[in-house]
Amino acid sequence: MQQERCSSSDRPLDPGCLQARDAERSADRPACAPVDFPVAVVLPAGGSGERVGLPTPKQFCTIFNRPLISYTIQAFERLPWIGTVVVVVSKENHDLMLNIVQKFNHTKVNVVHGGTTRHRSIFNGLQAFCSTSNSLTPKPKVVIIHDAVRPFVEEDLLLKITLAAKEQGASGAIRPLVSTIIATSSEGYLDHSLERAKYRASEMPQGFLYDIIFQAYQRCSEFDFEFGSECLHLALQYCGVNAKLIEGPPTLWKVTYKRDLAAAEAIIKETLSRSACIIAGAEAEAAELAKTLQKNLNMMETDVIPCAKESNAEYLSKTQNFIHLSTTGSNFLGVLEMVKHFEDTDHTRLYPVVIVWVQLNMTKQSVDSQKTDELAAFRSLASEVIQGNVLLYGIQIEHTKVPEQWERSVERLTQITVALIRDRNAALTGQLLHV
Ligand SMILES: Nc1ccn([C@@H]2O[C@H](COP(=O)(O)OP(=O)(O)OP(=O)(O)O)[C@@H](O)[C@H]2O)c(=O)n1
Ligand SMILES: O=C(CO)[C@H](O)[C@H](O)COP(=O)(O)O
Repeated sequence: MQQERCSSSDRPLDPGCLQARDAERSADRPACAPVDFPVAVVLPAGGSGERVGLPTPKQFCTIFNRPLISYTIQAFERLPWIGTVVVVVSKENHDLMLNIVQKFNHTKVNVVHGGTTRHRSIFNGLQAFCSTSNSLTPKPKVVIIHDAVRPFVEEDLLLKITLAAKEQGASGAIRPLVSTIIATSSEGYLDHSLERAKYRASEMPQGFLYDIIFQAYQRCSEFDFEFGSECLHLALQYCGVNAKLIEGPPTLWKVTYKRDLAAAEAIIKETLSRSACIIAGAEAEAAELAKTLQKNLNMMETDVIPCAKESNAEYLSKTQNFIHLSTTGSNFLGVLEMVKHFEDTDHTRLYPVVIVWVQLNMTKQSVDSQKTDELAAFRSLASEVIQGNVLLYGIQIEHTKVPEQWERSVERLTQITVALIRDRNAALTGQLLHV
């Protein structure tokens, strides 16, 4: 079947196009001018998430024990050219936000209080830069405004938005419309419909010369503050600035309904399972198995290394997934060594690490009591390391010299390993599976 090409027409893109498009982008990324002026960010996070319908506001809902807002902050904080990130939260969530900042070691964040509407919260965020007494929030040249509940924003787009804002005064991300926009009469009948190809959905991030957007908010009406939903409109209406519009990827969407939280989790899982490191151990049979596994795991980027020693730190830091091979009789020393390395390097602070411990059984079945002891020790280790954000799973595979049987076993081992890495299911840690 021929693969559909991604296009930038008015039609919505298939989410499947995303990876191909991203790869294209980074391959021929435009040589952007460096950002040599101060850039800051305002993340409005003062809403209550009524449409999600959960007791916790959506920005504080967790994915892998980490609140959504922390993912969004990280998307900005990792960029060296971005200075302060002002996070706007309601008064009652102030302490919760400070705890998140501390727990996930966010170093660029300044927390301020929000207002009763999104526009009021954003204006409060912008005012944080007016305080001459706060050296943490110097006035930027360009300010990026981005909803706290849009966690997937890439550097490419942020650069384009920032540079266009500096040039033009305002810029914003857009997407093709999924549905046609229609106007209804007061009696609930169709009045007229808009020509879909002419319109776009306005998304975030948006960028502004700080002075422009600040002035627009100073001039705008109570009606705008109460009912407005578009910062670009304020820049146009109150400062006469026509924003430059830039098409963004489908992952820019805003978490609005409960199902969006599940979609966000799926994207994070997919991203986390793109690579793995296989630790082969010293035995020849394990090294052979490592090679076959690497071949089978062709949808992932994999490295094979002999052991998890410090000299292999570069490989260990590249991924969140590890397949640790060992042969009968060996204990979990290698696994412990890795966990220690992760603790020392803070590797598990933002995302959980998966370790699939694969024990290659070379001998005849061990006696039942031995197996029970081993399982108990493995479970206890798994429940210990999960505290440090390490998900430990075990698979035992019986070695056989019968080629077809061995092939089938390794195929099964691959499938289970991929499923464990993709699902990152905390409830399955400490299980010792058999193939
Ligand atoms: N008074 C408000 C209202 C909204 N926001 C923020 O604006 C962003 C986008 O708004 P929206 O999706 O509407 O969030 P909520 O208002 O929380 O959701 P809902 O409308 O479903 O209640 C969110 O990050 C939200 O926290 C804010 O900072 N202050
Ligand atoms: O896309 C946006 C602005 O262009 C905003 O995210 C959107 O308008 C927020 O609106 P609401 O709070 O009603 O969901």
